[in-house]
Amino acid sequence: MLGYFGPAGTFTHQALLTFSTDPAMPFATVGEALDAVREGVVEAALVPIENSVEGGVTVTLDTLASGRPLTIVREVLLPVQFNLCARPGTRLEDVRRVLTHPHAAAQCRGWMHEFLPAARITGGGSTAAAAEEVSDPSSKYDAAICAQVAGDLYGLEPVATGIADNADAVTRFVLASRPTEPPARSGADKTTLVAYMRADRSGALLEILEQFSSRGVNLSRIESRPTKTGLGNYCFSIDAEGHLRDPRVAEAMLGLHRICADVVFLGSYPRADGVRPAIADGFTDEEFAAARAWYASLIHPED
Ligand SMILES: O=C(O)C(=O)C[C@]1(C(=O)O)C=C[C@@H](O)C=C1
Repeated sequence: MLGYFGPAGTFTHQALLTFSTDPAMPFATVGEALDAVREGVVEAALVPIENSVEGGVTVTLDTLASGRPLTIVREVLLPVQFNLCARPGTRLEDVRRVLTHPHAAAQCRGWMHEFLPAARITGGGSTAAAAEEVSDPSSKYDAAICAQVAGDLYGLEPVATGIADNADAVTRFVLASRPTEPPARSGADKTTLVAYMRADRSGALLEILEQFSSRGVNLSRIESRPTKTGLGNYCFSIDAEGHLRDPRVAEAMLGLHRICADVVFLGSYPRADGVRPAIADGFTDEEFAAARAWYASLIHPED
């Protein structure tokens, strides 16, 4: 069974329904969903990782970067639109306290400032958990910022629709499973990894970037995250174009192992937008296999 950041009605749930309608298990936090994968409670879990307006979902980046390794096997892109939903009969001018997910609050900041400047916004578990909470007549919250489906599911009515400051926002979700063989190379793939920098090395970030640029591998995301071991200690969460079985990606990974304190491979999987890298690899299956074996012998030298 698959798990997801829930409850039912979250954007994550909608993203899950785009590829699976089998019964799935909701979790109240991203951390609980990923821990359930690590503990074998669910096979894999879908969690949000990146939003086109608000950037990285830090709890997801940090939970994937530390602890027992997980492998991303799929990504999903979902356009996100927000409504202000309340118990039936509530008018806009009655709304004083609003509950939602912090990412949703950030994406509706301008609208809230213009139309409900006096309202207090609280960031809670998820947009659907906010809708569920608001549906309780004794709740201290008057409204939730959530998806239309969450409002409908928990018996709320929209007080205002389409309240996002950017109508074209998209959130990216990843399906993380226990360590497994990456899905086969599709030709339009992405590789996610975390590189732990050597703190005492000058030009360390430049060297990390060079591993990719010198081999013509484009990066679609790079963000620094504190390693939580002390001020100034950072790692880089990176999405690179291509598959671990592409020789240029395998070589970039090998290069990273040589210069970084640690490298965590988090998976190679088909890109949801199907975009192929600008530089196509003209390598044979044998060359792919060799690149893969080379990388495998480096990260599992005993095998
Ligand atoms: O709360 C939800 O519904 C989620 O799925 C989480 C989440 C996020 O973390 O970014 C997903 C999409 C929206 O951008 C707002 C919230």
